[in-house]
Amino acid sequence: FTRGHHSVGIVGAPFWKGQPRAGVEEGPDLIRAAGLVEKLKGQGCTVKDYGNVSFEEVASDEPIGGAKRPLAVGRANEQLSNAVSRVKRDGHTSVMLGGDHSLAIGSIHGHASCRGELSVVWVDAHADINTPLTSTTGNIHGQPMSYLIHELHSKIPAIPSFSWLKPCVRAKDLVYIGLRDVDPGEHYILKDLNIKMFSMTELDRLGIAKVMEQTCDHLFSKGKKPIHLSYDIDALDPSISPATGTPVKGGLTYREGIYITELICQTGLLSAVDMVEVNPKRGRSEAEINSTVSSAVDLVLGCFGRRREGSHPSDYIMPMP
Ligand SMILES: CC(C)[C@H](N)C(=O)N[C@H]1CN[C@H](C(=O)O)[C@@H]1CCC[B-](O)(O)O
Ligand SMILES: [Mn+2]
Ligand SMILES: [Mn+2]
Ligand SMILES: [Mn+2]
Repeated sequence: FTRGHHSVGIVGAPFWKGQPRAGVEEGPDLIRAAGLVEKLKGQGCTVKDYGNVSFEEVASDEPIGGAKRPLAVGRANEQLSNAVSRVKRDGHTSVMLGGDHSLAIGSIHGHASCRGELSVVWVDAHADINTPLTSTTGNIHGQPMSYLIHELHSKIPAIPSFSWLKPCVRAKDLVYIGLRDVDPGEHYILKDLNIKMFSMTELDRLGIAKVMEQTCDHLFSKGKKPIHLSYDIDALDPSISPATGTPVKGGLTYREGIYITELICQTGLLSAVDMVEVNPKRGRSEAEINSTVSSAVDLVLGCFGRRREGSHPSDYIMPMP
């Protein structure tokens, strides 16, 4: 296990029913087509691609307690949880390619079922912590964290298709980076549970280096746990990643987005990554789609040791005349 060697297990989750905009299910194969596997191998990673989870069709799927398509979303995440826990049991860092952000339910649950207590770093324009009852849209991609947090368990109505799910994250082990479009109910929850958050205001005030320093201080203050990085591509500014379902201006620069992944990689604690919400149908041109997809690829590469300063093989020998 040489220093900085990474063993990566990829799981594609072509799923869109956590939100209403078709196209996000194309994310996994678009990210693969942009060369993710080859590029990871090119920077020295061992990579196993577990393929795409095949989500069965669901007939009637009426909303339950403010959650839309509960059957499809519940079943998809149960399948994804099993897939991610298998990748973890095989000893890899899991990379879940979405698909919409409701998939974090299965990804984090599956990760926790194998590794126990986790630190969660949620990079997103949004907090995605509405309960089914605080949500104004019913879209479960705006709710995943509320299903996963112990302290909110009593606020989640019983939904049969989620009966497999037990909360597995403590509020103190969650940090948000990039927030700039948070609903009132979510803001109440963040304050009530004293959840650590770096909104774009803190980004502007502190700068990304201090934000990452304070993120690590917060997460490691009570002992180091495996890190689950859940990255919504809409955390980046829409000028960089426009092809996504819920773009919000005033986002992270490409450099800030990459810096986050470089620092998380340097902790040596990264254990799972989600890269979600790439939606080609929301891009108005090939250029917009390519910019979004290539940013997603570069962010994942940053998680696994890519350095902007460059690198060279340890056994590199200068050619001689
Ligand atoms: C709902 C629209 C009008 C608003 N601009 C918007 O996007 N709002 C966000 C914030 N709360 C909403 C919800 O709960 O449905 C939306 C979730 C986004 C989920 B994510 O995975 O993309 O982070
Ligand atoms: Mn978002
Ligand atoms: Mn999200
Ligand atoms: Mn989104």
